[in-house]
Amino acid sequence: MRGAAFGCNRAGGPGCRMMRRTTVPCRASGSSNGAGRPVLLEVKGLEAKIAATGQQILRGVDLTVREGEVHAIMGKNGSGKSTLSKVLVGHPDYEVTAGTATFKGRDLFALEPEERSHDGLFLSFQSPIEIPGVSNVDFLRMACNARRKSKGQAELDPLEFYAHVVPKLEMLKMDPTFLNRNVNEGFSGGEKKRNEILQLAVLESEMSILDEIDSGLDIDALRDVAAAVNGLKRPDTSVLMVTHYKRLLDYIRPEYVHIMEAGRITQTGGMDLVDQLEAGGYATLSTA
Ligand SMILES: Nc1ncnc2c1ncn2[C@@H]1O[C@H](COP(=O)(O)OP(=O)(O)OP(=O)(O)O)[C@@H](O)[C@H]1O
Repeated sequence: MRGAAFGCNRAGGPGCRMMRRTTVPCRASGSSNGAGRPVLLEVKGLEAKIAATGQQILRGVDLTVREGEVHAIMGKNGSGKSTLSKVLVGHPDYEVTAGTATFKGRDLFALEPEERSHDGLFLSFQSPIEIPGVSNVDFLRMACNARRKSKGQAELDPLEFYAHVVPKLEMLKMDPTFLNRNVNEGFSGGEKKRNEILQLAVLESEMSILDEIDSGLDIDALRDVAAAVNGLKRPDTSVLMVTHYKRLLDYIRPEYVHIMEAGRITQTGGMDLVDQLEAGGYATLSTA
């Protein structure tokens, strides 16, 4: 899905459109914090603009995510949360103009979008796209095998893949018939969100960026999706959630809550920030 959304296939085939790269050199990373947990994603002074118009959206984002951590990003509409998510995975609509981002110690902006995916960076889109003519099971197997191949693992044949995916479908309480339908075609909004998490489960990505996975989900679906995300957590995986609502964070508890304002993270705290927001809105937090 990630590559497909950028007009690429996962293997980076012909016609693949890449995001322009920053000229800012890579900064070494992979350091540990006091607790000894390695840094998975480190963003420093990230600035980015819309490639087509030159409009500056990100204005110096700093963010450090260590292995095993759950982070949430909240912020008013239009503050740049989705742009940050998309810039990190290499969306071609944006141009990085300053700053650095490292993932597992590698310069993220030196990697093509599909390489970032193979490395274990996953973005669940706010509005997942439909891919007519491509069955979900073929798409998932192709994506899974592309990642396995890049890790030097044996590819899964159709039967092996079926055994790999069925427990994940069950975890998400998805009907197996979803495998034979075309990717997201005719799926309801909630079904598309479940399908995004199914992709995450299949890919076994270490860093998942979940952009408003709660939008469009009914109460039961939200619980199922959150339980699946919690079920996928491992000591070496991290989650970065973009959300507007506390209800998701009550299920997937973040250690850190960041507030984004005008293209920067202006405050970081814990669930206390969310409570403050719920009580008084962004006016109680604004630093502008
Ligand atoms: N491809 C694009 N073309 C034109 N404008 C864009 C594009 N991407 C982002 N923008 C603009 O950049 C700003 C930030 O958008 P972004 O989607 O990152 O905000 P957000 O914080 O995720 O908002 P929301 O909470 O509403 O989802 C908005 O004003 C948006 O219109």
